[in-house]
Amino acid sequence: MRLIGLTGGIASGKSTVSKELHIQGLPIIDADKIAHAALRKGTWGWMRVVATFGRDILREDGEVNRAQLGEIVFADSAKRKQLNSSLSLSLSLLSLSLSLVMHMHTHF
Ligand SMILES: CC(C)(COP(=O)(O)OP(=O)(O)OC[C@H]1O[C@@H](n2cnc3c(N)ncnc32)[C@H](O)[C@@H]1O)[C@@H](O)C(=O)NCCC(=O)NCCS
Ligand SMILES: Nc1ncnc2c1ncn2[C@@H]1O[C@H](COP(=O)(O)OP(=O)(O)OP(=O)(O)O)[C@@H](O)[C@H]1O
Repeated sequence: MRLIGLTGGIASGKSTVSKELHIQGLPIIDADKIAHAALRKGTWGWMRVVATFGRDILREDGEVNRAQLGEIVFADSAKRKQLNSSLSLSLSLLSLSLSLVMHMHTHF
């Protein structure tokens, strides 16, 4: 199996390219979607992020207000690093699990 990383800044075309690759038949692991799952209320990532940024970043239903968190971290690289380190283990484990599942079920 070959794993290809698709990276780029905000609005650089990652989703557009990955949609095209998907149409060509390649399985896609979307790190943004994994990051959203890793932030869901009650997960380990959620607990780490709340411990770091406080409960002010939560909506009334307890989910992280991603727009608000994005405003904080995209305006301050130190805070972005804090967010990255809070979520990196969750993201790595989720991505690795998905890659293994894909490896078992596809011929790529
Ligand atoms: C900051 C968060 C809450 C903003 O969520 P929101 O739904 O508003 O935006 P979305 O996830 O679509 O991201 C917008 C754009 O920013 C990029 N981006 C997101 N997080 C990061 C980051 N830590 N560093 C650089 N770029 C990032 C995304 O790839 C995308 O291009 C969310 O992106 C997040 O939890 N990020 C941390 C996890 C992470 O590092 N994700 C990057 C992919 S591994
Ligand atoms: N090669 C291109 N030329 C012109 N416009 C493009 C090109 N690729 C993508 N776009 C447009 O740029 C915008 C952002 O693209 P896209 O959503 O794919 O980026 P992204 O990196 O996934 O964004 P995000 O940071 O929100 O995750 C979209 O409106 C898309 O149609």
